[in-house]
Amino acid sequence: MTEKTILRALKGEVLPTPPIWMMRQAGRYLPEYRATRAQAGDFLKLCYNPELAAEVTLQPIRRYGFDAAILFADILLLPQALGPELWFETGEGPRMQTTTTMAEVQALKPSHAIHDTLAPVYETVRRLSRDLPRETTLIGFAGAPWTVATYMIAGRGSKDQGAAHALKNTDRAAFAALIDRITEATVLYLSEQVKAGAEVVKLFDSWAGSLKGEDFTEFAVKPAARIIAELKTLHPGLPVIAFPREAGQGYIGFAQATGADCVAIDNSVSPEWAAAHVQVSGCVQGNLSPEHMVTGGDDLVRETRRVVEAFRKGPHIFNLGHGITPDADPENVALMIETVRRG
Ligand SMILES: Cc1c2[nH]c(c1CCC(=O)O)Cc1[nH]c(c(CCC(=O)O)c1C)Cc1[nH]c(c(CCC(=O)O)c1C)Cc1[nH]c(c(C)c1CCC(=O)O)C2
Repeated sequence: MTEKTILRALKGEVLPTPPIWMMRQAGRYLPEYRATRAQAGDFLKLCYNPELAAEVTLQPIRRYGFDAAILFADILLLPQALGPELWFETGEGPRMQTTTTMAEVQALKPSHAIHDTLAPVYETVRRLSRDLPRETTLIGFAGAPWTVATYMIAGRGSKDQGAAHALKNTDRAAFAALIDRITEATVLYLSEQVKAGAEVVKLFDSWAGSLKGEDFTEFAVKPAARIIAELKTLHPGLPVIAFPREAGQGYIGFAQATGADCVAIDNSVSPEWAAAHVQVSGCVQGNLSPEHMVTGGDDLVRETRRVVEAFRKGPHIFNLGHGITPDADPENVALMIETVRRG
């Protein structure tokens, strides 16, 4: 069998048609997802139910034939496994018991204890590696330490990550200890996903854009570099995708600085800019605006072609610049895929 297209792109191969998958491809825009989520009871029960989590992971593969499946789980399961309570407020988003002092950081469970809570996630990965079509790549993931820390510190999502910035500036030792703990646990978590069958892992640093200057180096680049180095020691040749969302100029050289094989690009930068400044040094993933999955039509076709064209000369994995939203039309996803594959 020839190697899977996503693995070829991650090795730097330029393919005539870019492989394609979509962030949040298993999600509320799909009626079959909503049905399985209702069957599970709620979102967290779905994440911890290997049979149903594998089912929702497979749904977009059956419907669209994406080149990759991403494990269905959430970046907040890892901090939950370290002890803090996690729940989701309907219509609002995640809530988490806060961790804001050195004493609270030290009271977190030891990193190796995460496997007790996360065992069902590994079981989902095992099922997927058995049940996915042979041409489909299985992607595991975790949140990057900074992004995970923003939720642990604030106890919820926020627009400016103010609470995490405040702790970073007022109690550097506690903040750095928290980042270290998450970093260490993330290596164990991702390594276990790889042992269960994940072929690629992706680090989601959704709030990397709010780290500036030395903070970006210290808390976006360095933790990612450590996670990637340790993972590659444990699993030689493991491909890693890093997503320092809205990093802007920080995208330049990010792959080299962290050891990532591919940098995922959000849609706040143009594909032409990303091709000239980021793809010059390796594989990129992205970066169609998720809005087109809502609005569709000629704009979707034109902008999809534009992304494909901009990245045509280098290694590229087609994706959105961020997750597809619940109000997206499933027909628009089909149109995007057809446009990527047929031109
Ligand atoms: C910040 C973050 C979270 N989770 C994630 C991030 C980083 C990526 C990003 O920036 O989007 C990552 C994530 N969340 C989910 C996945 C699964 C894989 C995928 O389909 O991409 C992944 C990779 C499922 C999910 N995670 C969540 C859903 C929706 C849950 C539902 O069914 O109601 C899904 C499918 C819930 C979630 N989880 C999180 C939030 C803020 C929310 C609420 C927002 C919302 O409701 O859309 C935390």
